[in-house]
Amino acid sequence: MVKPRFKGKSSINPSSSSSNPDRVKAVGGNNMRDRATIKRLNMYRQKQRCNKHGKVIKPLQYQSTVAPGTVARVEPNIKWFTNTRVIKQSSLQKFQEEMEAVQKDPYRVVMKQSKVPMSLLHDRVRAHNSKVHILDTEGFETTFGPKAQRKRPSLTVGDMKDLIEQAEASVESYSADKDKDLVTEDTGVREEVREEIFKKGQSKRIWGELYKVIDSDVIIQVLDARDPMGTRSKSIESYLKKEKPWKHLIFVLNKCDLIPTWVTKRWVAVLSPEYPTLAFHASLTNSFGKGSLIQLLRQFGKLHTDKKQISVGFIGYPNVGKSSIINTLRSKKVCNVAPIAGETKVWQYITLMRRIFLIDCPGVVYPSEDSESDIVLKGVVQVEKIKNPEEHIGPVLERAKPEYIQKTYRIPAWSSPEDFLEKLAFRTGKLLKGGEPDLSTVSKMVLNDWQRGRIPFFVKPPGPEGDQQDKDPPAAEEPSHFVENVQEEHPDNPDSVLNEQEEQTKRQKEQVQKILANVRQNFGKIYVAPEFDKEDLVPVEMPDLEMSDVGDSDGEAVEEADSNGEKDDIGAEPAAEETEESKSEMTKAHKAKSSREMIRELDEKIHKYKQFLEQAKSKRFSAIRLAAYLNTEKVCADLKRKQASAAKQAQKKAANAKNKKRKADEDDEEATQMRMTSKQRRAMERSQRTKKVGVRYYETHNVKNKNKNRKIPASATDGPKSKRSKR
Ligand SMILES: Nc1nc2c(ncn2[C@@H]2O[C@H](COP(=O)(O)OP(=O)(O)OP(=O)(O)O)[C@@H](O)[C@H]2O)c(=O)[nH]1
Repeated sequence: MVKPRFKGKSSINPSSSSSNPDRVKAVGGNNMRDRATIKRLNMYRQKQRCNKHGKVIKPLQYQSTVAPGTVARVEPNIKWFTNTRVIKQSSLQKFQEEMEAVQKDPYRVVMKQSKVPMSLLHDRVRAHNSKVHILDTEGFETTFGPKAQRKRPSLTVGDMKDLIEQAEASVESYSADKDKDLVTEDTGVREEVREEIFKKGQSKRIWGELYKVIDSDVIIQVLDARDPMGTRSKSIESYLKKEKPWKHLIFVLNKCDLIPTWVTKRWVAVLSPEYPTLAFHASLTNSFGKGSLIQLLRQFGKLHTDKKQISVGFIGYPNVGKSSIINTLRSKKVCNVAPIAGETKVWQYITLMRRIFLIDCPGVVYPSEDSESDIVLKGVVQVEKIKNPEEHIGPVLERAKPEYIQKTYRIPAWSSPEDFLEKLAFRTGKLLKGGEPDLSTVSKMVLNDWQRGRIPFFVKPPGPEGDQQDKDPPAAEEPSHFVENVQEEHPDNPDSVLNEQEEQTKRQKEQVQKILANVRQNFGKIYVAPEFDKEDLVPVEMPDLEMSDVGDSDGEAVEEADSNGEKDDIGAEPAAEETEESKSEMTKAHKAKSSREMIRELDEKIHKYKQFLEQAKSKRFSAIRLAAYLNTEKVCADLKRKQASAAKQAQKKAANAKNKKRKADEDDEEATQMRMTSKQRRAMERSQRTKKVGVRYYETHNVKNKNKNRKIPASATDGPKSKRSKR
């Protein structure tokens, strides 16, 4: 077959030129220009062809469609924007900052500048370039014209006389020490930069944690009872007062077991007018204040009925015992506790009850004028991290009484802190190679003892010692700050009509006041561990020491404002909570009991008090506790008197009612037996038979260790079983 002859030009360009998009793959392989690139390059290369008269005979590509002079517009198409790049504001800023830094650095060079969007660098509006928009803010007319509205300067004084007086007053109150702007001559001596460890609790991270906790509904500031004022954060208090006045702030005076009871009582009295204050001893086995605190939180929970649950934040200096308090409230170890500062690293959420959550916070320290020794002795710094622990022994010896140091370390006398350390090193055998005393180790030992409360110490509260002023329990006093706050709101016109919101806050404050008035703590129940000198011990009267209180392990009474409150499930219910309601129920029940039972109960109580007294005498108790026990002796005498009168009454009553009762009983029995079926009668007879087991056995037999082995439950005396057995 004859092959047909090719007549026209082939559309396929057979050349192997690099500008031919149809060329066959050659030496370059995959590394050759693609079709799009070649077309683009050809487009750049093309030239307009004109004849000798200058008339275009072959227009450029894309030029031929529209006649010259025709008004055209560019097709609105997204493809025009495909080659643009979008950059985020934050990335732009980062680029500008970093590139600027590199450009300013004479030792660094920006490579391949053409590949970097350098134009973005000069994108910012510079201050000297920017226009000042004065007229945009305020027009010429209002500023300078005849209609100028000039603002009056706000002066704090009315006339010149006032101004002079004010100036004189400020001159008098001026102190050069507090003037931060005072320009002084450079003496060439500067204070050494503080070590990082002394800035513990001040970092941004810790403050961030604090602000998470501060959002809680109730905030508890934990103070160290040994130095409550030193471990207070006034800045946080003022912040809360100013910014979040609706939040409830409470003080908890922890570690009350390390100071004499009168000091606890006095500090509670001193702090209560400012914020509600509770004394506390955090311990899983021997706590104090737990009942009151839980009850207080419950009451606060009832104030916020609109919320599903309330959160309670614990704030305070490091090592004051925030985590320990939470553990005490939950009666188990839910937070890590350690005798070193900074154990709590981040905030933690703990459920106390269904409606109450606790939030633990790392210790926070507000930058203050405290010296390094102050910081160490407040327990903010971990002793192990202190470089020169010897430097802080002087302040320890100054603050603690010499007698306590002598007693703790059995060193009779010393001439200087170094002398003390040397003697202690020799006594404890802390020696270096050549028999030199190891002062650093000994100093750390002393500082550790100080931080852990092994050296008795406390800051004396202001005011008279002991009970001379505050006869009433201070926590029960009216918390005056609430009253103050309410008055502050309407200083000029107290009778003015409050709007609804104000009334609501006022009502809430009154409720809080009511709740706080009901909290009473029996400070006599604090187990004070250190042995204090007689000088530091002042007998404290316990006006609330009632019979019912003494038996409680916690020693507190809290009257519930809202007695209908539900009981929440909790890790541990408060040990000693007594409400008015329960008290009245108790008295009713007492009346209902027979006089014989009353006598037995009184006997038991006398026995308990005697045991208590013996314990107190045998143990190393402080004068305060003995004072409490002396009270107990009084109570014993009272009880004996009551017992005698009850016995007399019982005899009289028994004689009178004997005949009547027997008759009535017989009648009753006959009547009931008549009504009962034979089956019921047999069951009753069976139940009346004496059994020599359990309760009855110990009652009727003179058994040794009778009281030790058995305790009659309160319900057993008046429960249905015992009634049956007595008949
Ligand atoms: N004697 C005594 N020691 C207490 C009491 N409460 C706490 N401590 C001790 O104080 C130390 C610090 O307690 P933490 O509960 O870890 O203190 P914290 O405030 O949580 O400390 P940070 O984690 O640093 O914030 C521990 O050794 C506790 O045993 C108390 O009431 N009495």
